Amino acid sequence: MFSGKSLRPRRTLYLGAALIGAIFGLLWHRHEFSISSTSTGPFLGRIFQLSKTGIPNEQPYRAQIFSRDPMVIYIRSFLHKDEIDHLLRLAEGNYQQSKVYRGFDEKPINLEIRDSQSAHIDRSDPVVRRIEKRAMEFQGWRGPDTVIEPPTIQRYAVDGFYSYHFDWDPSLTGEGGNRITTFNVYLVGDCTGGGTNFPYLERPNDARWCDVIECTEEGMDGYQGVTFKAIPGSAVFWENMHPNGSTHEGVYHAGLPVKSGVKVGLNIWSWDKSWKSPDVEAVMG
Ligand SMILES: O=C(O)CCC(=O)C(=O)O
Ligand SMILES: [Fe+2]
Repeated sequence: MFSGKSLRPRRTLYLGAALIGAIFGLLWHRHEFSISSTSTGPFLGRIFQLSKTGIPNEQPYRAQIFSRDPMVIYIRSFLHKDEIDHLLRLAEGNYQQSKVYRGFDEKPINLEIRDSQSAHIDRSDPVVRRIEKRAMEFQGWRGPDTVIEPPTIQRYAVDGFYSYHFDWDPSLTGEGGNRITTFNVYLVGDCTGGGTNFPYLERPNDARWCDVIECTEEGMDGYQGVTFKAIPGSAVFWENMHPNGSTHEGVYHAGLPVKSGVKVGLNIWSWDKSWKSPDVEAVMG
């Protein structure tokens, strides 16, 4: 079956296929980045459609498990620099004083809890859609009941902060679902202070993390646990629930006060409409 004779024609075939692949790849690459809006025919036109923002469609991010319980994954280069610029442009003019979530209907401004500006961004924008898709794929889609919430951008000026909280809603136990995952993405980190602190996370026993988390006493500034630095393009992803669906207290976190400069972040939250607290499920049988 594997005689030399029958291999030779296949080798020619492979070589031919590789050559065609290489030429096609080159064309694709060139057009991804440089195609203009001139008429390109249906096929190249489609390639142009996919990349008309000029930003590459795929972003080569690098994900690493930071903690297994709770599940926290650090993602370097989750966003391309051009995507960040684009998001910031979309948000410009839409910022309003951030409100504090207190159940579905009540969202007061409370400067004791949170002082930042929030902006909703247009979800029909192709870059926003691509980022939402990236987030969905990253977490493994999770079926039709899991949806991405409208993404919001938060901007913190000097003294801006968001005090300790959970992203999941403790008042929900059954109907309506809950927020099951968070991507806390940094867009601008031209600041001192302003890290994201998780008091109950354990600092890894490995200095290679020190480029993205505070490792010195001065950097920790008296806070406990782990503080992620605001590094533009990076994301901290975490699961808000234990694998059995119960809410996880280990993901308590805060946006620490900005001491100088500006910090801007993007929240990508996922809501599972069919989530139910396992305690409630146990009681109801
Ligand atoms: O700004 C941060 O570092 C945290 C933001 C946050 O926790 C939130 O918006 O829910
Ligand atoms: Fe949060």
